Amino acid sequence: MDNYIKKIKQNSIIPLACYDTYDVKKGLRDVNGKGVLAGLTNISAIHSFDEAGDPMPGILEYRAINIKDISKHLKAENRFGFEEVTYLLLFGELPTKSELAEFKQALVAKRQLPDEFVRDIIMKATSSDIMNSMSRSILSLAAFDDKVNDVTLENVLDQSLSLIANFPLLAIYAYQAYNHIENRESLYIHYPDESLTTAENILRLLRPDKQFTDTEAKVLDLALILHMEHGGGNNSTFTTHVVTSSGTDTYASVVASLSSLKGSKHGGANIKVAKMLDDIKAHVKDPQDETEIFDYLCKILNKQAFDNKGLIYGMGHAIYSVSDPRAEVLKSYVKELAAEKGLQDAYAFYKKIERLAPLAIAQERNIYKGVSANVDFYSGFVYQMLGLPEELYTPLFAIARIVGWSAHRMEEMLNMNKIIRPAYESVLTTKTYIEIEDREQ
Ligand SMILES: CC(=O)SCCNC(=O)CCNC(=O)[C@H](O)C(C)(C)COP(=O)(O)OP(=O)(O)OC[C@H]1O[C@@H](n2cnc3c(N)ncnc32)[C@H](O)[C@@H]1OP(=O)(O)O
Ligand SMILES: O=C([O-])CC(=O)C(=O)O
Repeated sequence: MDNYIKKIKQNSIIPLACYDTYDVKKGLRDVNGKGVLAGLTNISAIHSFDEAGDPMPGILEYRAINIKDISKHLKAENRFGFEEVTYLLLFGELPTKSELAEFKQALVAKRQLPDEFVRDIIMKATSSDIMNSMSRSILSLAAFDDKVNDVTLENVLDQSLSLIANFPLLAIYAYQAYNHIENRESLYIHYPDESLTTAENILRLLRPDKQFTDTEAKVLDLALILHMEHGGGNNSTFTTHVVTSSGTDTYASVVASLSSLKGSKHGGANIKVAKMLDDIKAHVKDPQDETEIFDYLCKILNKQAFDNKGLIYGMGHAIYSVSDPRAEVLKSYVKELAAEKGLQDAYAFYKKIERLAPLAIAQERNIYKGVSANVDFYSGFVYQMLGLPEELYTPLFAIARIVGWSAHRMEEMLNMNKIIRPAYESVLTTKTYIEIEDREQ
């Protein structure tokens, strides 16, 4: 094996200078985070640099409406918003009261898995990796769909609504099955309640006694809204565009995006944040000692601690620099929730890491645009305070982001109709084939 690895490295690593020579942008972005322009969208907008090109606090708009406005209004009116924002993202405008009521009914009608799906699919080959279990379930659902390969807009919308409605069931039942079979806990498979919202149903399906408070459900609803959409260029949504452009079916497209999202540099960062915070607490003798914490963060960056990957999870962003607006909104809720749950010390520790980590990263890395907490930094803490298991942190992201993927899939179908196929330049010079007897032994 070592020999193979040596050969792979010898023959696959391209000198860094070549990227400059051919003007290839690593990660398809320049050092300031500006991405190579790959498409146009009406679904959302992200602003992180001002007109002069200087970093500014991040702004995120869903169909041109600032997410801070959306969350402010929902809070002021003490309403759930997941279904309403799903409507906004999919159809491009805010629903009237009657349109919203009709849409909620449509989702409720679709929130149903095929008979025996839980017993025959979800209960088999359980895993702590709920994202992979969900992928298996989605591809199994494809087998139940007579129109799986019909890529008309009508059918893709129908399939997307079914998946949006059923993602909570796929995630939570997969967790319950895993928890029963691998952790030897009791098995709870509750049916969703048609009168409840998506956020309420998630808590109902998860809790043995099906009970939750209104505050808990509203905080979860907000967290879902903040995770629903982030432009066409984020890794999982760009995946949606790429695979949709090949003409593949909705189930395959969603699984591809789900597989991207679970990566620890993307949606999978939220579970890593929770584990990293536990690791820091376990290794720092005095949680008040900022020098000790800073030194430990530097150890993480130097691959000498935690998962030895050199990353401080929940920090930094491909395009935001000064701030990620979603992290700011979540943080305001975290503060309230932590006070309610008596977890002010844990909150204070998060805030300390949030302040010290950018300093450590700036010391140990070349930073051009600045780093700050991203949406994944506080989301895990919110879920922890809601008593949600770590295994579900990234699936919760997926339950929300499938809405953005669906909107982008339809946008790609309607506008592009061209297979995505960028260029890769070969840096090799042509060689001649050598007969096997003539090769060096
Ligand atoms: C929903 C989301 O997907 S939000 C992002 C969730 N991901 C994380 O929280 C994982 C931790 N963060 C990261 O890995 C990065 O910040 C990313 C992947 C999100 C963005 O990375 P980049 O686009 O490379 O960011 P940027 O250009 O600002 O980075 C500059 C340098 O700082 C490093 N850096 C940035 N953030 C971090 C971090 N949190 N920890 C360690 N190093 C970091 C980059 O690796 C890069 O180093 P390099 O020049 O040696 O390649
Ligand atoms: O935009 C990105 O690169 C990652 C991100 O924050 C998201 O997908 O929500």
